[in-house]
Amino acid sequence: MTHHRRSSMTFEETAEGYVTSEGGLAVLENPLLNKDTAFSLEERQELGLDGLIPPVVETIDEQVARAYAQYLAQPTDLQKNVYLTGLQDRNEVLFYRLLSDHLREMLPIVYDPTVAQAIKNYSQEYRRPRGVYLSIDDMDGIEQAFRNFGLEADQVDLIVASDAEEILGIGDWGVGGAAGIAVGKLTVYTAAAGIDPGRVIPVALDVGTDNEGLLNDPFYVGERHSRKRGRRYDDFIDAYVTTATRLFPNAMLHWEDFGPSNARRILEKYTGRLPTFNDDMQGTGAIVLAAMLGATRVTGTPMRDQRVVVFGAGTAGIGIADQLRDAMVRDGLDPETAGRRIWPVDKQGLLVDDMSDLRDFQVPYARPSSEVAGWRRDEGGIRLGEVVRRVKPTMLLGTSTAHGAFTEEIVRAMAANVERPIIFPISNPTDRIEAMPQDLITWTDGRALIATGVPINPITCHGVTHVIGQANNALLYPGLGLGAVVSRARQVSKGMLHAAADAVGGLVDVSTPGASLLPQVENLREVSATVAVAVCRQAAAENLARVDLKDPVQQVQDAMWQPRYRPIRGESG
Ligand SMILES: NC(=O)C1=CN([C@@H]2O[C@H](COP(=O)(O)OP(=O)(O)OC[C@H]3O[C@@H](n4cnc5c(N)ncnc54)[C@H](O)[C@@H]3O)[C@@H](O)[C@H]2O)C=CC1
Ligand SMILES: CC(=O)C(=O)O
Ligand SMILES: [Mg+2]
Repeated sequence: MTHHRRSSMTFEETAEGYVTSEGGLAVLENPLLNKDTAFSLEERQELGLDGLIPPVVETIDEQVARAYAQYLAQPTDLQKNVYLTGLQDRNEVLFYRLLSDHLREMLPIVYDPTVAQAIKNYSQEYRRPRGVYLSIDDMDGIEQAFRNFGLEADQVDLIVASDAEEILGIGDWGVGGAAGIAVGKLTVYTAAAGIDPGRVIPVALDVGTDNEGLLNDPFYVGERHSRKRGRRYDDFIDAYVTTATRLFPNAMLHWEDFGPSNARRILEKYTGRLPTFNDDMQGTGAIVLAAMLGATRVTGTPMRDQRVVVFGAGTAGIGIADQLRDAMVRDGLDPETAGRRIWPVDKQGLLVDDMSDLRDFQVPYARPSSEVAGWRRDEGGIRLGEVVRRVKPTMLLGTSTAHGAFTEEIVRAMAANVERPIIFPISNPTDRIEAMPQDLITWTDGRALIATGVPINPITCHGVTHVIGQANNALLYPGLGLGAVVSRARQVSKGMLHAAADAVGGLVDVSTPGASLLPQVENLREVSATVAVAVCRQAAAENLARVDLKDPVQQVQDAMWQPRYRPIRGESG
């Protein structure tokens, strides 16, 4: 029996449904219990709801039909997002049923790319809080904040935290970014992998913001000071981790959208000590690797022979480089040689080992200055066009936020040297993408193998319909998280990430011309369950699982929360 205390009311979960000690408006106001017009007459009587709901008793299908009509009546994507957030706050089962019935249509509204607009407008559209808000100005309040949320030690599977320094590709969005992305990522966890929405906590780590627009916005709801760094920042992160793991010993900690100076540092500090992962580095790395594996099956060129240019050598770019390098090592190269098949390009141009401004995580991939002595330099650096002409890459990856950086000239130069150029402009949201797939198809005469971070409609060229796979970590992290939760993994290991990438890759059939390199979003539940089973098996193989995994397929299936109403009884009933 699981015991939930949320929204200052108590309810317990039994095999038959929920039992609650409270009634009346408190039941209607709890989004995990509320069924609104779907409460049966018996439930209404028992829970003290008579007269509080219109007389009709509706099925969830009838409720979904109304909610969908209301959704369609919203004039803009942002208003659709606001509408769905309101529904999520009123009735979570109905929200997730609507979302799962219209996943392809609504995922871009609750998640990437519209979540970026919602985050920019967080303080304007603010209606009610969700999750736990921790402030660097109140470190002593961390424990109380978690306690106030009302969940007990064994009731939390997963915590998503962000400090919002690098939200998607839109930069620093303060408390709205942190809360908005943590909630958005958790929504995908539930929709995609059936993570129980009553057993998670979104955490906004408010360390201030350097966004002048927010600091000077009278509506801004966060701490109104610059972003704090250094010792105080590290102490705050440590206080969060220490408190969260002490209060919720089973919870996995997911890190989202931290800045490049913190993301890897934080991950390296806590990896190995607790179940934790950074989605931008590891989730993204694994989904790109999965798409890459699909592409290598089309081209017939093995991983170890790829030449990869990574444009945007930040958190995601180097996170992906790590996974591609590891995959080349698994394919027979030694680590040194594998690393040498990756060329990182950032604002300074190609990263070269004699540069004084390299970030520590870029250093292993910086090219020897001797290699590039004769290469053309512009504005002091070796630009992407020159790198493409010299390297003749098989793969070009975009994680730069630089919209339009993959120009016609650069793409044509790449396509002149390789039969099927693999081009993944995965920066989000859409106005940050390095090139639009339609252009890539045109410039390469339909030869490019493409995956993007945002959803893109299929493109037809010379009679072939190209289905563009969405290389967004949303296709991977929900299953990874579910696998870690089901296995109660002590850590999220490299092996588990590889298993996740292989599992996604294994779901794709690239034999038809134009086939997607990744599974379709409609199949997210199947994808996530498959990933979760693979992750469970790998956790068991590495002795990282804390539960006995006799039948991971069934254990994963049993763990997946479904959006359907459960009977609710009063405690005395
Ligand atoms: N599809 C997916 O699943 C994911 C996509 N991303 C996207 O990747 C992009 C980068 O995200 P993060 O790595 O977290 O940010 P980041 O800030 O850590 O990295 C961005 C890097 O690009 C560089 N850069 C910026 N402008 C550039 C330019 N004009 N030319 C060359 N380099 C430039 C920056 O100096 C930085 O090193 C974002 O748009 C984000 O949405 C990130 C994670 C997952
Ligand atoms: C998808 C994601 O995590 C990002 O763009 O940051
Ligand atoms: Mg992210």
